[in-house]
Amino acid sequence: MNTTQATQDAAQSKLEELRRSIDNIDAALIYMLAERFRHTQAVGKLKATNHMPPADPAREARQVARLRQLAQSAQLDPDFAEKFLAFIIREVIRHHEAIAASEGR
Ligand SMILES: O=C(O)C(=O)C[C@]1(C(=O)O)C=C[C@@H](O)C=C1
Repeated sequence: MNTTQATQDAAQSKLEELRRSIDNIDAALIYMLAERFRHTQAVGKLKATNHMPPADPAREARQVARLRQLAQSAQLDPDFAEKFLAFIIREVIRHHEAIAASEGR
């Protein structure tokens, strides 16, 4: 085997090792998101039953501030963290609205 081939093989096995870790992290993210949505579904039912609005902008502002700080200390782009949270919350609010509509609110 020539040096170029050996270098390529080493790079390929490093890539596969890194991808195994990425796959594990992606799986953890899916489980964490599923768990989060289970709790937000309960919040949605609670809100619908008690005539509370689906969205709570003040709570969201606190979450954004907290997550931006966490992102910064974790060396993750705070803008990305904020966009990611907004994406999730948009979906949660959609679920809350669907629950409220199904309860005729
Ligand atoms: O905490 C709430 O009141 C929720 O409904 C949950 C949640 C969230 O997903 O974190 C979603 C919508 C609200 O605007 C704020 C937060």
